[in-house]
Amino acid sequence: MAEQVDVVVVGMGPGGESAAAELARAGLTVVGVERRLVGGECPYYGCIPTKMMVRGSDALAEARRVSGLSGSADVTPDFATVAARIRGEATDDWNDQVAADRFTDAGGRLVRGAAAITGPGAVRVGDQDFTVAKAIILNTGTEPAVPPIPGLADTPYWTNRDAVAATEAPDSLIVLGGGAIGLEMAQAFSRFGTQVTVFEAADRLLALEEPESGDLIANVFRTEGIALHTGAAVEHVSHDDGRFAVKAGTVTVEADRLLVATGRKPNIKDLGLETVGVDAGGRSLSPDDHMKVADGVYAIGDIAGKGAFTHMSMYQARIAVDHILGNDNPGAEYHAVPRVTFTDPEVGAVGLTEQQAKDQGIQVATSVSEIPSSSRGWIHKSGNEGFIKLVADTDRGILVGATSAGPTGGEVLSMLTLAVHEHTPIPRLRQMIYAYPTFHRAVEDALSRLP
Ligand SMILES: Cc1cc2nc3c(=O)[nH]c(=O)nc-3n(C[C@H](O)[C@H](O)[C@H](O)COP(=O)(O)OP(=O)(O)OC[C@H]3O[C@@H](n4cnc5c(N)ncnc54)[C@H](O)[C@@H]3O)c2cc1C
Ligand SMILES: NC(=O)c1ccc[n+]([C@@H]2O[C@H](COP(=O)([O-])OP(=O)(O)OC[C@H]3O[C@@H](n4cnc5c(N)ncnc54)[C@H](O)[C@@H]3O)[C@@H](O)[C@H]2O)c1
Repeated sequence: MAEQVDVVVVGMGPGGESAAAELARAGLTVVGVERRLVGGECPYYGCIPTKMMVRGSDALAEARRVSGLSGSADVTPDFATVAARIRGEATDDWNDQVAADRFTDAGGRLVRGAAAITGPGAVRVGDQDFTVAKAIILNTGTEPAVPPIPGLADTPYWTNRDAVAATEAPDSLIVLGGGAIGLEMAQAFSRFGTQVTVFEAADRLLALEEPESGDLIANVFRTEGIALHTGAAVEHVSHDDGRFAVKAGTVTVEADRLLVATGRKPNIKDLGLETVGVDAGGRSLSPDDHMKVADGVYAIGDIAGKGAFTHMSMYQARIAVDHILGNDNPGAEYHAVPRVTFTDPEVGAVGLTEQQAKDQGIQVATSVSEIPSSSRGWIHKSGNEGFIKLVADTDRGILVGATSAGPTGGEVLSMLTLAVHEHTPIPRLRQMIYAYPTFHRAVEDALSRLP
């Protein structure tokens, strides 16, 4: 006998958890279904534990910069401190009881297991059936995508989920993939003493961002002793006597550990989407402006294909909730999507890259201001690498994209996100007062170089 409820949320990632709790607080009967951990990838395997690794490794790098700025410091890295924080503070040893209680305290009911839609307004979890009166929200996220490289599947490689559970930094590590996951982890482990080699298939790192961003990180990484192979087609992986060997062309590199960080695959195949007329054959789903993919079915987060970020998942959750509750909401806008890669220097970006703007037929002008030659960058000295790049639409006189790379690059990004989001006229941005000597004054310099 099917149980009647108002809402079923399938997958309790950051957006699903927040939508489910908000709808329950609004008085609806809400069932949240989770097959792993309430909260999803971000708190247990993604953003939070990896940023704890980054925070620890950045502290080491700053301490090493004391020489030349303020004396000398002896630095003894110990990954055990980070591992203990990840276990004790971030993940409760990968136990989600706190998050589960938070949801049930909000008035929701948690069901553990894998859910699938069985028809319009119908969801099954194991042998439990639900009839759903108002909405099914899908927030099922992604799994690590493992490329079909010969030999790889037979080896004990790491994904992000294994890497965040490491209790010590390995002596050596090969990273497949020079995107956000690969680069954040490569630098973090390297600063704890691991000899790191990165293989990236594209011809540059951070291939989705401005070429200047990839070049910047490549230069910093090489200076820090991280070996990089870009444009690398990895042909074979093996694991013998506790050592990995990765072969790409004439290069073979050996290491104790191998991290696969080559992208993600969305969890949309086994959701029964065909029973509500939704095609699950693509890379992601295509929700409308209010996150609907079918009558009474919403899709939010990574599976919505607009950026695999926690802030996107939360943003889309709010839109879906408003639509379900009948609240005013103009719907999703994606012209000012911010993202930050938490390497040191941080690479923040918003909106379009120069190439993306040109591909859209926009009349583009760009300008770049280097952080080391700004007053603050010069004062900062070691660790000051970075730049501001602005992408302007000269017909409309506004910024359509920007990159803020440097110390606190992700924080400096906030004013550029506002400018792109609000379509602020460039002359108006030039009239602003920029505090001296801040990193964000480089934005003023970059604006002055735009035609
Ligand atoms: C290493 C790493 C670092 C990251 N760092 C950042 C960062 O710094 N900043 C940032 O913004 N983003 C970061 N991300 C991305 C971020 O983690 C995701 O975008 C975020 O978790 C949002 O994903 P989501 O809401 O789509 O769902 P997810 O977090 O992926 O959660 C989906 C949930 O659905 C569950 N599920 C799947 N199928 C079913 C089913 N059939 N039934 C029941 N449950 C199901 C899964 O078990 C999972 O718990 C990082 C990701 C990784 C891997
Ligand atoms: N700071 C953040 O916001 C943050 C941090 C980590 C992850 N994330 C999210 O998680 C998602 C996944 O991250 P990711 O780094 O795994 O994916 P990604 O798509 O950003 O990067 C994967 C990289 O692997 C490369 N690659 C693919 N196959 C390869 C192969 N066989 N050999 C070598 N290189 C190969 C790709 O060219 C690409 O550059 C990102 O899209 C991002 O949205 C965000």
